[in-house]
Amino acid sequence: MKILFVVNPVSGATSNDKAILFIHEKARETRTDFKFCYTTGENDEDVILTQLKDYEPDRVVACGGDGTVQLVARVLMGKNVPIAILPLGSANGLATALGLPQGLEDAVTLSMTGKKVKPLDILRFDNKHYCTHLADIGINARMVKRYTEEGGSGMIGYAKHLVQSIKESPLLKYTIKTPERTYHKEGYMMAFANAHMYGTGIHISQGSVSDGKFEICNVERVALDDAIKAGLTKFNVFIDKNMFSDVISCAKAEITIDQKTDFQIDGEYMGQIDHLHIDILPSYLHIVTQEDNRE
Ligand SMILES: Nc1ncnc2c1ncn2[C@@H]1O[C@H](COP(=O)(O)OP(=O)(O)OP(=O)(O)O)[C@@H](O)[C@H]1O
Repeated sequence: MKILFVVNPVSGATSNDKAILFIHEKARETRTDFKFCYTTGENDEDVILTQLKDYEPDRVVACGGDGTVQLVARVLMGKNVPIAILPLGSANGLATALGLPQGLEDAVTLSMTGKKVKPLDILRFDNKHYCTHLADIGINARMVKRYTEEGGSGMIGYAKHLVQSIKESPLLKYTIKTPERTYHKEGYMMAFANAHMYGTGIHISQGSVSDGKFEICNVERVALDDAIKAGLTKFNVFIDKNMFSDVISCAKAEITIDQKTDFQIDGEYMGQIDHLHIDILPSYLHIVTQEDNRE
């Protein structure tokens, strides 16, 4: 077995040294051939692609947050090499939704030796942007923008960005066209979900990452006080279970918004948009999960 580890050295709040140590130990124990490829934030896709061709790994482990998972997923799409996740990010949305182990040692072991591989759908925006976990427009995307531009940490940083994002996010009017019907809705944010929950554990829908569908979830109202009280992780504005009660499940949709609004994919800020074409690429990738995965 040959494993390529794609490591984002700046992901998460703490150092990745312990994870690297576990990988060395596990590789020695299981006599696994492995190689590290560190991301730089620039040109990473090409570098990984070259590694794939030269090293020919049997699997690639994305070591980082959702941004790193998405990067590796983009490179592996349509290829016969499975992806595994070693969640080292600050949110780890897809890993959480898949119920991957939280403990570092267990997570390293599964990523290297896990045998069960399940299909993973990929969400595609405007035929060019890909998403493994979740994208959204409105309040949360505004938060991602603020964090990207201004940084911040802890409860004070979180509360500041949250309050500002809510203040700065106007009521949006959207038209959602699916092959089945057209909807007219209003809200402060809308999520496009491949998985069934946010990385914070907030449940969105009954959807699964391998059902060939995605969910469009409209948030009509935001309870600011509750959001601040509940906010322990930086992107957790979603505390009210009923916030995600307005859900459309589909395989394709066209969204038109009455004004330009912030847009983020898998925690990466994408700029402002007022129109989106979304479709799903069913089972486009294979992902390593636990034997008893029931996501
Ligand atoms: N060496 C590097 N230096 C600076 N930025 C990097 C480097 N490698 C990757 N990046 C950037 O890191 C981002 C992806 O981060 P990732 O999602 O893996 O971690 P995170 O933000 O801590 O976790 P999460 O998305 O779960 O909150 C991308 O924007 C990418 O360009």
